Amino acid sequence: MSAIRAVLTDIEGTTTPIAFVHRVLFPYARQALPSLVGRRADEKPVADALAEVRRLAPDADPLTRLLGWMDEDAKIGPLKTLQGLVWRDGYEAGLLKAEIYPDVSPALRSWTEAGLRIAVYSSGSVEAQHLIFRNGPDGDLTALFDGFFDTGVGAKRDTNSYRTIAGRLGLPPDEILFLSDVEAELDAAAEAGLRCCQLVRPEDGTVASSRHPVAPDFAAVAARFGLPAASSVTPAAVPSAAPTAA
Ligand SMILES: CSCCC(=O)C(=O)COP(=O)(O)O
Ligand SMILES: [Mg+2]
Repeated sequence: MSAIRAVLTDIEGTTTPIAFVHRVLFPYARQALPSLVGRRADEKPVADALAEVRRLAPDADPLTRLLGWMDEDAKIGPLKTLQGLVWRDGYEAGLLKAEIYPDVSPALRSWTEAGLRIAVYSSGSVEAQHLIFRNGPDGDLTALFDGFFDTGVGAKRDTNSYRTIAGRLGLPPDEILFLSDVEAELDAAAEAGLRCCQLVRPEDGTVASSRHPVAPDFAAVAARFGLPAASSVTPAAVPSAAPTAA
């Protein structure tokens, strides 16, 4: 079996609690979207997204349709683009702080130090992905990542999306380990030839798959797939000043 050379990770339910997305990010977007659509409809990214909403739902009021998709947790491109824009304002204003499980950054650091490549594949827009990993409890982690993929490459339950990502990373699919909490996404990735592991985080109430290896956190992923274990001394814990002579 080929060695794993890259880890491709989902966000919600994998690196980040589902509750943070549903109880913090989505409500924030719900209250901020009307103002964004009202005040910034002429800005190109907003105008393009609204045009796409009108194309997808020609008979609906765009804002009403967007709020409806949000209630359904629909993974629709223009909704994800607009959510990313309002979240950026929220992070910049200090109103949002991202949540990332504490086992994630130590594992990512060890893996990149060992030469593994790390990439993200989430239904959240690339902008929203950057924001999460830039504004989490362990500081800016974006430099650890080699690629950020959203549904611009295709839907997460579509096998071709994973073939496209493997091509973009320039790696054979079986050298990429995909991490997600959603069994249907893992099925699609496995069909494309990626190695797969389901994150079954107790806090998220994920139901374990019978078709894929499962792990409760990134340390267990490392143990299960022979990846480097996280160092017990994280950069944040290293003293910044040299000890003074007695
Ligand atoms: C990464 S942005 C916030 C989460 C989000 O909008 C979303 O749709 C999460 O989807 P995922 O594919 O990461 O489960
Ligand atoms: Mg997920």
